[in-house]
Amino acid sequence: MQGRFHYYEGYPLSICAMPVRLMKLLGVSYLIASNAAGGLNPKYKVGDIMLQKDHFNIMGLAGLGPHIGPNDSRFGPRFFPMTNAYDESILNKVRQIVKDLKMENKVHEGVYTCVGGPNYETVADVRALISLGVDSVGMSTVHEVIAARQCGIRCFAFSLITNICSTEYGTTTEDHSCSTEVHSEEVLKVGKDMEDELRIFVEEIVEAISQDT
Ligand SMILES: O=P(O)(O)O[C@H]1O[C@H](CO)[C@@H](O)[C@H]1O
Ligand SMILES: Nc1nc2[nH]cnc2c(=O)[nH]1
Repeated sequence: MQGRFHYYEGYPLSICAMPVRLMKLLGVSYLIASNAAGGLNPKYKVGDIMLQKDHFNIMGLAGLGPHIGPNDSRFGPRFFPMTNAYDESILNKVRQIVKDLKMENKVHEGVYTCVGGPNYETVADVRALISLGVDSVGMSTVHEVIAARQCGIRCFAFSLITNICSTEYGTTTEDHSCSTEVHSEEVLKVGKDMEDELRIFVEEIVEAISQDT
């Protein structure tokens, strides 16, 4: 997909996840999802990659999801597990690719969460997410992976850490912005700067997965 639907654009999560269900109807069996995300784990640096070992579904705990409402059994059962949301055998292949591409110094494994957005987090939000065991925060992916798992698609996802979320209140600068603020220009620039490296990374993953099929 080129881009995706986001909840903050006003779409319900069922529409945000609709492309995944379309993929299912087209016969897709693997989902590789990527996202731009803020780094919460103090070890992370801008430009690092976080392989998603898991996600923390804050919106789901608040009663929002792509599967709320009547269940369409073409897309899986009403109730389904999420303990193996991120496929361990794909992760193992990716771990090997990370070694082969000598990317170990910039690749981590962690927990992602999706918030509603579109504002970025307050310092209090960031501190709370860290205390909940979350390593990266964005505004997508979780509902896509939920829809994929419901219909049996195997998932791999990673975050590009485009900015570091601040745990400290900054000082206000002369133009009335704040020294620790994140801006979308920064997020987009890091994404652009990493485009070639990430394309090679994803191509390797597709190649490794396709050997299985
Ligand atoms: O998750 P993706 O779509 O990669 O983008 C992330 O970056 C944007 C905010 O900068 C939000 O859309 C957030 O979800
Ligand atoms: N919620 C959220 N989404 C992001 N997308 C890119 N960076 C961020 C961030 O810091 N927070």
